[in-house]
Amino acid sequence: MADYTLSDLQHGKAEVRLVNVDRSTDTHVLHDLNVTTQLRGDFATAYTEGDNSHVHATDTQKNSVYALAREHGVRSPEAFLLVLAEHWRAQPWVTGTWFAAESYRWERLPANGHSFVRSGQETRTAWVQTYGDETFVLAGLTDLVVLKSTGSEFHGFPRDRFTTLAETHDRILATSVTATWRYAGLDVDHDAAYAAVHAAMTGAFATTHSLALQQTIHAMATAALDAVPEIAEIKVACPNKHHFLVDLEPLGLDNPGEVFFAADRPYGLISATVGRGDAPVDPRAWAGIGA
Ligand SMILES: O=c1[nH]c(=O)c2[nH]c(=O)[nH]c2[nH]1
Repeated sequence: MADYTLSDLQHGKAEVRLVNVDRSTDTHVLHDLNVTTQLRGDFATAYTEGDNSHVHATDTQKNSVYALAREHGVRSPEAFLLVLAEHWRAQPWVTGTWFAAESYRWERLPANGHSFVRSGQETRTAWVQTYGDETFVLAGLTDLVVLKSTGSEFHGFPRDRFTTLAETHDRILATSVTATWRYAGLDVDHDAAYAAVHAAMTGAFATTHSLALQQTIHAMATAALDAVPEIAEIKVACPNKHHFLVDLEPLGLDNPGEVFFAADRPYGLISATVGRGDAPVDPRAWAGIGA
């Protein structure tokens, strides 16, 4: 038989939907999560021979999500993934783990402590990975849709024979922010840090007079690093959701920045990672995270 190499094996349950209600007081606390588990380890013979004697069934992994939620509760997405990691890293043949969670926002309805409305705002994200004894915690947000109706310019870019874009000194800037950041350590108040990043990034978006979406991305990333010292580095990716001023001249009307066409595609796609000084970025922390 030809000499093939087998690598990057992992298996787990994707998108386990877990809704956890903390009923310890009349003001219930809701966590609505979408959890994915992945185990790495000594599982090669399942692939090469169909020998399942080391395979922790993905169904078992799914059950662990529900059982560990019952036993430990869900304090935050990150804290819950750390509970899963502590369990699975101790199981036989497991050398590494990868857990991800999306967390959907519910806002309280004022009438009582047990009624909520699903908020249309962003989705919170979290990842915990282990490599033996090492643990990496990443957190983030996605689908944070923001727009400013002025305070954005774009000019000074090179012009060649393919360039038709007009320079602008006043445009709509709109995007859907995806940000993912790595915590340097494990001792973090993840909820407080998330709230601080959210406030810092939306504040920077609003207050930065933007000469390019690139500049706004840098301002949002550095604001997050300023706000939360526990963050080692942050990746930000933003589509440029173009809003084109409609030419109303053929209709005999002017258009002083009031009527726009919101295009859905194509869109610019702009991203960057901002870290602290010369602190190295360990690529293992970011393995399998498409941010
Ligand atoms: O903020 C922007 N950055 C770009 O790189 C770019 N390219 C483009 O066509 N429009 C914009 N806007």
